[in-house]
Amino acid sequence: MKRTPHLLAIQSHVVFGHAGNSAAVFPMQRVGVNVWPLNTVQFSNHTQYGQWTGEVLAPAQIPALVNGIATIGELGNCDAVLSGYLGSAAQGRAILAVVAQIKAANPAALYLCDPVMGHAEKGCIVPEEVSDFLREEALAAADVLCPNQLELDSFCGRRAESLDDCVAMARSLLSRGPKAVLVKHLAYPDRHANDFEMLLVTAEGSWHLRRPLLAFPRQPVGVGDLTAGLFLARLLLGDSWVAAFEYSAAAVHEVLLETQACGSYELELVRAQDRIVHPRLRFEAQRLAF
Ligand SMILES: Nc1ncnc2c1ncn2[C@@H]1O[C@H](COP(=O)(O)OP(=O)(O)O)[C@@H](O)[C@H]1O
Ligand SMILES: Cc1ncc(COP(=O)(O)O)c(C=O)c1O
Ligand SMILES: [Mg+2]
Repeated sequence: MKRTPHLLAIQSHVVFGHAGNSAAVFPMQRVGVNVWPLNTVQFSNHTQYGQWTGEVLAPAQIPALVNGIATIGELGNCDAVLSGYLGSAAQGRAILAVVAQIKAANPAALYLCDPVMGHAEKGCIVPEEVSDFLREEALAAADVLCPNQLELDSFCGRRAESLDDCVAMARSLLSRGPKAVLVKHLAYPDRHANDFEMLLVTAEGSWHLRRPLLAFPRQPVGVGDLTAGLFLARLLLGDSWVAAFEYSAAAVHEVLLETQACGSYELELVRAQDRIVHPRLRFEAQRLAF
């Protein structure tokens, strides 16, 4: 019997609604991965409501919790670490130490970094020091990086001018650490108005994917967290880079269709759970020549 993969997921938890681990853990479990959620913050709700209560986890808790797992002899069973929304740069440094510890216990373990940098206009609030940490320290340690456009621009120190330029920028990151860069949402000048575009760049090539852009009165939050989590889950289950890319786009689209149909602001993960596992549509990734 094939072994079930184990994944340590270090990101935010919200009591109400879906962002961070609260968007990704259930879907990752539903597709067949054992998830070890470690919550960087516990907030009442995501920050795009403009107000929230709750606390940031003390950074020392990150090694403390992982050492607890090492003590019971389970750390070598960890196949991957995912990091997302961070409450402080110190938490980020603690995560990089944990990644090194896990790779020592299991050299095949992967580290996927979703570099959540925040977006003041959208109300995604992340401390500024976290962005510096992601640019200066996390990039070099990541095996897989999943930025959105704003984050890709921030890593490269400039705005993308075209699709070719996005590819060149993502490709430039490959020489700085990651083996694969998944841009979860492309936003460059003169792009198609009706499409939601994504990009995957690895040493083997570049792939571009379009799915329909859906209209929402308020953009749902947690979509990036869901995308990164499902992409990593499927990699661990044995998918190729491109298969995991196509799958994550299709599964996230199913969740967004359900969310739109319900007129909900929060992702309808529970209602969409069967279609997360078996998406009805397939969006084929097109290989780019450059
Ligand atoms: N098919 C879609 N149609 C419309 N909006 C979408 C679609 N897929 C994702 N979105 C929205 O696009 C945005 C992507 O956000 P972005 O900042 O680029 O990445 P992230 O989700 O990592 O923050 C989110 O607001 C999400 O709700
Ligand atoms: C607590 C928390 N976690 C995670 C996120 C990231 O969500 P997304 O997947 O939309 O990037 C946000 C965004 O506002 C947030 O407030
Ligand atoms: Mg994000």
